[in-house]
Amino acid sequence: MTQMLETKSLEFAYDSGMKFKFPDIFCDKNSPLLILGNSGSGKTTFLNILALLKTPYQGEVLFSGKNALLLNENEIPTFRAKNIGMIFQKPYFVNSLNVLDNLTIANYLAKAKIDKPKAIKLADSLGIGELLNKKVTELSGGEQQRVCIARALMNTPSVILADEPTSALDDTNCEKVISLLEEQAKEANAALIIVTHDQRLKNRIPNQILL
Ligand SMILES: Nc1ncnc2c1ncn2[C@@H]1O[C@H](COP(=O)(O)OP(=O)(O)OP(=O)(O)O)[C@@H](O)[C@H]1O
Repeated sequence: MTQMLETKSLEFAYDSGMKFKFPDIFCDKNSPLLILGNSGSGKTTFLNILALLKTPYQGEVLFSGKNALLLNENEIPTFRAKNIGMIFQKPYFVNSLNVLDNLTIANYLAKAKIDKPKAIKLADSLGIGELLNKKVTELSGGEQQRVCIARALMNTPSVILADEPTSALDDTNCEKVISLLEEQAKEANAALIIVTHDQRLKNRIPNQILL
């Protein structure tokens, strides 16, 4: 069976000379994958390579069997916007826009039709439906995080990548966020990869890889 996301022999180096050799991963839509590792072990670097935000000097990143590293530079932003939902460690938004526009901007970046009904549906399912007309700067940290999750799902990505989505949360909210991510990935039929050093997620997601 072709895995939704698979990597082969990835090696990356920062300009400083720091080098990383990453283990091969396999992830399909029915089995979320947890990437664990100590601080500084390269988890965010690895996630950025999977999101095609950093380019390794060796190896392959295969989406449904096709090596995305062979795409040309102009194709990558649209490919990323269409296929990858990224939830960053620190949310980034267009602060001058309201929540609804911060969601539909994902359609714009994927060169897709602006889908307001989908934004409303996702916001409702994440409990932020009442906040769509608010500025993102007026939201709490937890609300902003849910906007990030909704935005990551706007183009029904085949892969969802989440960087430390629970590390800053108490147990109750940790459970809420991880349940949301699992549910939403299932609903969108997407593979889910979570990078973390949060021990609480270990019991929850058996499919794990250690960097
Ligand atoms: N732009 C950069 N240039 C040079 N070195 C970098 C750069 N970004 C990260 N590094 C270094 O690469 C190593 C891995 O960083 P990375 O952020 O991937 O680790 P991490 O496992 O996600 O860490 P944490 O759990 O603390 O977030 C660190 O030693 C970091 O200092």
